[in-house]
Amino acid sequence: MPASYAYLGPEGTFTEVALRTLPETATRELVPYVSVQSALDAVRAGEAEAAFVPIENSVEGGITTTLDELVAGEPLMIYREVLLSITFALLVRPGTKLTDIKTVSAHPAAQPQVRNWLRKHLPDAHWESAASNADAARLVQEGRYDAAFAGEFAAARYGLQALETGIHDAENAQTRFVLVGRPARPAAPTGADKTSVVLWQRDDHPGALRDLLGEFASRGINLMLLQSRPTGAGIGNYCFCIDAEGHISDRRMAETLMGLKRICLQVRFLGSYPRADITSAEVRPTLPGTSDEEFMAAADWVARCQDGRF
Ligand SMILES: O=C(O)C(=O)Cc1ccccc1
Repeated sequence: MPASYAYLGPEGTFTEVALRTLPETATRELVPYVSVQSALDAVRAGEAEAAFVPIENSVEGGITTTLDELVAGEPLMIYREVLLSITFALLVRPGTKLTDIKTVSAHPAAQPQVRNWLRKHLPDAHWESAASNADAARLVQEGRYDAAFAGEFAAARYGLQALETGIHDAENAQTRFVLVGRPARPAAPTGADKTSVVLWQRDDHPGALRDLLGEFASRGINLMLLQSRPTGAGIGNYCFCIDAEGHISDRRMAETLMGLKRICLQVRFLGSYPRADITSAEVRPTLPGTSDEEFMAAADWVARCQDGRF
């Protein structure tokens, strides 16, 4: 298998910075791709071992391009996640003043994170979306746009100057990135794990979403992300991307997935992987009666009842 990781490029993205925090990147070639789609396609085509892409930010929620890629097409699985605190720098060609700026560019996910700053400092600037924040910096270098919102670290790479740094509308804004590969056995549980799934309802009825969520709730499983995405089959047709606390090897998670498999039209397992936000020491106690031991004791009791050995 090729020892390369594809990532949302070009060089100088937040994605690259987040990726380099993973120790295994020391022994991998890191290859920039122009889009999330092309990075994931490289994995599907076997050109790259895994791809590293943004999936969620604390200001706007899910990054829909990434979610939609994981929802559809050949199945992929998430193996790792990384959280990165984000503040932006306004990068310009040397000599540009704030009053010279007519066009600003960045990745669409950056816009909600800098909107108030823009309203205050550059209310008349025209927004141009770029494939990534580093790509916006590259386009400023080429003279296509006047300024880019990107990481301050991208300035040197693209011969730009940071006119302003530390730009962030929301305090503590974080972006979550995931390492995605072809389906294989999930990493062993660490005690602080997360499981991602996509659910398609079997039919439309009152309480259909409550029924899906009830499978998690009744087994004491907390949810961390719930994002609906259109299936493309018409208005009102959605699937649900869900992140839940726990690992598929936990009995309560396995039982939840079995329950969902029985009642959903389709369930896509997107992986169980270590959480980046906490360690096992910080995991909260779950609902009484939902430990592995209690599930096993209950299954054992039913088996004995079936045998008349209770
Ligand atoms: O990695 C980048 O630089 C991106 O373009 C994706 C992104 C967009 C907004 C915040 C963090 C990452």
